Amino acid sequence: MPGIQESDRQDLTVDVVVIGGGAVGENAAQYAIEGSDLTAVIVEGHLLGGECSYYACMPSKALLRPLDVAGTSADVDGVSPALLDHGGMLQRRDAFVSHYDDSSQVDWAESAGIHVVRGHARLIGERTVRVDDDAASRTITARHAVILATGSEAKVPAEFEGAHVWTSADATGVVEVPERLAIVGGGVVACEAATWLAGLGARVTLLVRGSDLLTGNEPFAGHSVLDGMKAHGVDVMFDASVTACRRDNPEHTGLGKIHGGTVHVETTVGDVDVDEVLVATGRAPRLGDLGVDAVGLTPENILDRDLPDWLHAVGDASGDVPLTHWGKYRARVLGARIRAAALAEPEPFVVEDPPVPQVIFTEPQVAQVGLTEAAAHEQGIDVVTAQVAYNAVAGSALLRNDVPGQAKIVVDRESHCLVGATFVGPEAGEQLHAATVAITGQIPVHVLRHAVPSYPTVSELWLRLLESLPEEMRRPGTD
Ligand SMILES: Cc1cc2nc3c(=O)[nH]c(=O)nc-3n(C[C@H](O)[C@H](O)[C@H](O)COP(=O)(O)OP(=O)(O)OC[C@H]3O[C@@H](n4cnc5c(N)ncnc54)[C@H](O)[C@@H]3O)c2cc1C
Ligand SMILES: NC(=O)c1ccc[n+]([C@@H]2O[C@H](COP(=O)([O-])OP(=O)(O)OC[C@H]3O[C@@H](n4cnc5c(N)ncnc54)[C@H](O)[C@@H]3O)[C@@H](O)[C@H]2O)c1
Repeated sequence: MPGIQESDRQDLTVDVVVIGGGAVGENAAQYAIEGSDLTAVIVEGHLLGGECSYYACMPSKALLRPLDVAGTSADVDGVSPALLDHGGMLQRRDAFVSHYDDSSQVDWAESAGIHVVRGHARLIGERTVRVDDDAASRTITARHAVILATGSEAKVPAEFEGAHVWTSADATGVVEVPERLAIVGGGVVACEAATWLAGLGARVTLLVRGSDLLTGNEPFAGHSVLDGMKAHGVDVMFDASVTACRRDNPEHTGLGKIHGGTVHVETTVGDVDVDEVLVATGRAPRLGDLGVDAVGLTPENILDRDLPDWLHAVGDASGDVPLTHWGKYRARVLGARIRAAALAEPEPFVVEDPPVPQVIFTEPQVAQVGLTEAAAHEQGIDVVTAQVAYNAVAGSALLRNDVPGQAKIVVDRESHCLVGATFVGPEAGEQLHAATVAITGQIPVHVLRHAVPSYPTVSELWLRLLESLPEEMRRPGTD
């Protein structure tokens, strides 16, 4: 590695130390040193690439894509429905997680000039980290910055203690498909996992403590996804808070295997007996056993960004929106800032408050960026909205026989700029970036009317949406 000559176990001094080698830590290290003589170390306790590569985004999307293709083939005239191959789906997943081998990621890091150190890292003093692995300890000192990029972990409510229930890692790493599966939660993990596990043949019951799925999105998103789940035989129980959970012979059988005997789940609206329970009740920043007390801090200081100038947190660990692309964006910005400061260069350009996009890979897909109408109201922004059926244009009608879903834009009445957009429908994820660009670039809707979508593509939904706005929005607004 440029700038570092060492034997494997020596203490080190480098410019930047990143604790946690998920996608976010990798980006932070890369941007902190690129094109310079600065040096960086990533300390990783498990697999370089983190949750996203092995236990979250990649395996889940690898499992979901065959279902999407099969569903489309069954709903387009002129094509015989494709047959799902459950074993092939698991093999596809195994290929996408590189069989839980991170050597290609290590090769990438080394090629980017980042040194990878294996082991568990803890802060032991200002700018100083101790790394312990099975064999030894070493100390790494940072001249400029230490970055905490330790990710997050699944929250498991107390009712499930001792029952060895599944978390999302088991669901993405599924080896034994439970015949009867209960999923607790109505959020993103619950809805995506219900889709692929039902697709793999599990009889899925979703236990949702509220009365909607995917709250926080436009309400039509949850409604469409509920219809999709029902069509795939998923049983959804609303207002179902779990009050107790007992399991016959709980066992640690391994990732993705059934963890013991029958599970008896009691809820406020009835009880269910199942072969496995997946708890999908959110995630929490992984800030334990990180030595933050050694530098006079608490986990709350990290979440409040109340940190000394040499210490930074980014990605899921920081309490920011827990999405890979968002964490990576923040990491690029942070890395570039650290690099500029270390080289005494001007601060890099940043955009104030860019919008957060998210695609939920359910059937149909949910793609949302910026504010929903409700969130805009909560922030006191006066908005007008336009909403059209997803099948309102030739391009979407061509996708499938039956095209569910809606598209909606949320526009600031004063500036005439978009503040949010939601697309729910087949391949909706690919519609989102145009909205992200429009919001980030603050392009007023009267200008957007001159961005011409091609015929016959789903993008023509933009024409219908912009035509549905009030007449006065065809001219410049006030700023
Ligand atoms: C089932 C599921 C599906 C998801 N799908 C998507 C998706 O489609 N799109 C999307 O944008 N987001 C998705 N997410 C969210 C996404 O996985 C996270 O936002 C992302 O992984 C966060 O990246 P990170 O680098 O901050 O943390 P992580 O990926 O968790 O990486 C942190 C790394 O730090 C290491 N580490 C922790 N503590 C230490 C220590 N003390 N010493 C050394 N190493 C340490 C860990 O081993 C880990 O490798 C999904 C999440 C789940 C649960
Ligand atoms: N495609 C994607 O972008 C994608 C996919 C998966 C996960 N993620 C991210 O990972 C994070 C974690 O996902 P998640 O679905 O676990 O969290 P979430 O916050 O999206 O949903 C949690 C769900 O669990 C429910 N819940 C919380 N506590 C509960 C309790 N004690 N009992 C019963 N229900 C309870 C909530 O009401 C909610 O329905 C999310 O922020 C998500 O954005 C993203």
